[in-house]
Amino acid sequence: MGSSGQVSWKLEDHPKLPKGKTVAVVVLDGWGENKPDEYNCIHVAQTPTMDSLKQGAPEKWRLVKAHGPAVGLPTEDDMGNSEVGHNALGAGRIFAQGAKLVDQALASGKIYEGEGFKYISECFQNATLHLIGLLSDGGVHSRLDQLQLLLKGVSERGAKRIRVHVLTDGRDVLDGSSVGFVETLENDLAKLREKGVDAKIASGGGRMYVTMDRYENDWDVVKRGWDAQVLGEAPYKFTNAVEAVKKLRENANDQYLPPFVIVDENNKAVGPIVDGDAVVTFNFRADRMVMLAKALEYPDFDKFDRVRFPKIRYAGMLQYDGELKLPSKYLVSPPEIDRTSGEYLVKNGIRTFACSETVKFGHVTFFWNGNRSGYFNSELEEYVEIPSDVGITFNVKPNMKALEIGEKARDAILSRKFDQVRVNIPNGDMVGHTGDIQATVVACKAADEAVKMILDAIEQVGGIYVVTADHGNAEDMVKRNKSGQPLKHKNGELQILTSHTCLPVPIAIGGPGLAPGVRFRKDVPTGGLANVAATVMNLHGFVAPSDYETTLIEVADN
Ligand SMILES: O=C(O)[C@H](O)COP(=O)(O)O
Ligand SMILES: [Mn+2]
Ligand SMILES: [Mn+2]
Repeated sequence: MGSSGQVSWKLEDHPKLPKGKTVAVVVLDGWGENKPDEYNCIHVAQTPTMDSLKQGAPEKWRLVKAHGPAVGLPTEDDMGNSEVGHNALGAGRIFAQGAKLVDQALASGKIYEGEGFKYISECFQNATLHLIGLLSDGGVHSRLDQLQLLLKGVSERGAKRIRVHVLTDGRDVLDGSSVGFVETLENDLAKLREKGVDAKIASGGGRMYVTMDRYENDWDVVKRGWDAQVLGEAPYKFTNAVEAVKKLRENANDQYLPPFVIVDENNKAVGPIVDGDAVVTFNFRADRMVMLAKALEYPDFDKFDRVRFPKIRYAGMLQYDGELKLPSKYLVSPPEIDRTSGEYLVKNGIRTFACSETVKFGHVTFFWNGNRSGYFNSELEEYVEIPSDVGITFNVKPNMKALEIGEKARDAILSRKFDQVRVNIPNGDMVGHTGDIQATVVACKAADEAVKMILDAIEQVGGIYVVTADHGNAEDMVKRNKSGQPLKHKNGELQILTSHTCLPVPIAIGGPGLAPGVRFRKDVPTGGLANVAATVMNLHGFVAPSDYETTLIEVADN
């Protein structure tokens, strides 16, 4: 950046690598590297393409870090996720991510000094503060300890009536753990009540069935949440949230609990959202809160009938979409991810195609481009979204749209209209989250076949491929003890791991267009996802900006 703050977008030519090669960038979602055993679905599945890439180690295949501080998360115990993974892949630098920014703002108290907090706190005296979000310690979308600090903070600053609308997890944490999280929250709220704050859980539901849809895949999910949270209406009514979760778990897992409302002794909902109230959505991660944010904020909204659109003061934990400025009020400023590789490359003439199916479409567009929606230059870019199946859990159709994504990418490559063809193949992750081991094996095979289609097309046009992943998931389906042995529940059943992992992910390069002598450097042993952007820029014939994390490749003199 120049001293005037002006960005110089021109990338330097790479001294050794040519321009003009088609580069396929393939992100396998939820595809980490793990020891082979029966719970490693990638190992169990037939994955001849990915296996063959591994043969290229160490010059053309290696592992990179995809969790913890390497992707801007607070600690080494934080597993990676799609948001931070794709942010790092696209931005080429490590930004402190939402989880960390909220931690810092809570620790310093700055969260209570900003405009967003002032805005909502004006309701504290006479109205209710509603907190809506994912209730777990997963650290992917939200964290229980942050909610606890926020509850303490708002009550100390005058909130007199608080209603919490919980979304149960079981996806970033073990299924069944929601009972414990709700118990913990109930204890905290009871303590607040002792101090004279009228604090209660008002509604709930499983995150995948209630509220937390993403990329507008299924508005019914958000509507079910709206009915419970705002209107105070749901098919199930309970007087106690712990009881609600226990009872509803008899027929559904945590991710898919049906919506419920908490009612008083007169069967009246204890916490609908009404005119004058304040609402905070306490997830820091954007993708699964944007739809609700739209419903809460937009006066003209036609995705479902809101029945009632209360005049509220609404703030997000973060601003979820910088481009849409949504929500307009927020408690913590999001990471400012600027000068992404996508923007640089487009500004240097790289014609870019990006594709996935709906459930991951924003990953290779919005997250990749630093949480920015839309094109940098619509004449040079084309983003294609393949509609995902709606209303099913993906273990039912584990092939998902891998084939269709592979076909679209193949056609884009063969058309020679694009310099970069970028895809996300969701199967390992989306099916891995269901905890269905057999289905996840099928999913991994489908993902591998899609990779093959893309590599075959690259072969035909003399291009280059980069195949990597955003974080682990399908390579480990059980919770393990410290020595790696699978853990069992008291009843003897395996503890199934539906979440991501902290394992590294592979990256492979190759293709007929790869210049002779290109190989992975040996001097970047701690390389992570943020090193991929500079690598891809090199393969397009450019040197990355100097503040980018270093490239993973070098060109050996032959
Ligand atoms: O939102 C989800 O589905 C999970 O919490 C995280 O998965 P993702 O980071 O792969 O999207
Ligand atoms: Mn992912
Ligand atoms: Mn995932």
